[in-house]
Amino acid sequence: METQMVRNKNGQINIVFHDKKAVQIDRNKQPNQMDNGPFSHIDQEFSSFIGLERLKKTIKEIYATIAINEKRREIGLACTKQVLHMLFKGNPGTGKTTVARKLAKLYFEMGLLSKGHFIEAERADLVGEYIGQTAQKTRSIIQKAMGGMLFIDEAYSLARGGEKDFGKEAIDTLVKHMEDNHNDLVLILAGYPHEMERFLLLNPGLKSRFPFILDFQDYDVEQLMDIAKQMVSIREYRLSQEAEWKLQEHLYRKTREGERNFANARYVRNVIEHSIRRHAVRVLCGKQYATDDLIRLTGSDLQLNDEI
Ligand SMILES: Nc1ncnc2c1ncn2[C@@H]1O[C@H](COP(=O)(O)OP(=O)(O)OP(=O)(O)O)[C@@H](O)[C@H]1O
Repeated sequence: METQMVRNKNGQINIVFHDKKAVQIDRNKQPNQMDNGPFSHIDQEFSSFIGLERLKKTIKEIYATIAINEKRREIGLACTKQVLHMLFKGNPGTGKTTVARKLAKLYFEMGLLSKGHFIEAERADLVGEYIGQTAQKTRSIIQKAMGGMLFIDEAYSLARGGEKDFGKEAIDTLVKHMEDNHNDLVLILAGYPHEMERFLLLNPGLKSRFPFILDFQDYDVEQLMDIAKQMVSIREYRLSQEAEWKLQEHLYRKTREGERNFANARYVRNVIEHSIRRHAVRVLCGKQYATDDLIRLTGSDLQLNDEI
């Protein structure tokens, strides 16, 4: 059965089946043209992400399930409500936060969230210092996030102090609300892989409440180079051949070292942004204002040391 996401005159998203009968699932603010196959909008939204193929596949599965559920509901067949809470495991800079933001927008466009806003929280936002304060703080964050996505980074820090710590209360409050409000709130717990594994082991009840556990792998050098080129091109710069080789060689060394805190795509972003500042100084001092000078980042603009 073929489906498509299309926008109607009122700006609402419809899922259209091959018989052209539309099932309306959404509200007014809508994405760009989506008329080339059922997944073209998802492909478009995630096109700027290098790699992450497994994640893109999962999103398509969620979308397809919802579309087909609508079709089934129409003819009176049983439909299961999709629970969308997720666990994201990945090293620094592997795209967890950026992907979560994008998902919040997409879920809103798909009609799964009523507002689609994104709230990022960490331990200090949820855990209080005296009895009763934690449940209050956590509830207030949940209230803020209703209709959207609540993203808790370094989620294991909630379990830091063990049973006696107020963090435990924050976890219990979150669990209670995620069950009660799963229709209009998506909770994502994120963090580094090893710590997340330990966190789940210590809180065995949690894992089963998150139907989606996504691993964000470290990027390889080829992907990091693609990310670098994309970042440069979005900013309307270009890496010279020499700069490319220099960066590539440096990334091979960095990734080979297997440094635990290597910040993947964020590291690359910092290198590029730093190079743009160095380029500006060089060009200004040299008074070289031809278009190519203003665009081209050379090897000397790239300062590749461990301070970045
Ligand atoms: N697959 C990707 N393609 C393009 N850019 C990416 C990709 N993954 C990450 N980035 C970029 O890298 C930067 C860091 O990403 P992000 O903050 O989402 O990582 P993170 O996993 O949340 O890191 P941390 O766990 O340290 O908070 C952002 O600028 C993001 O746009």
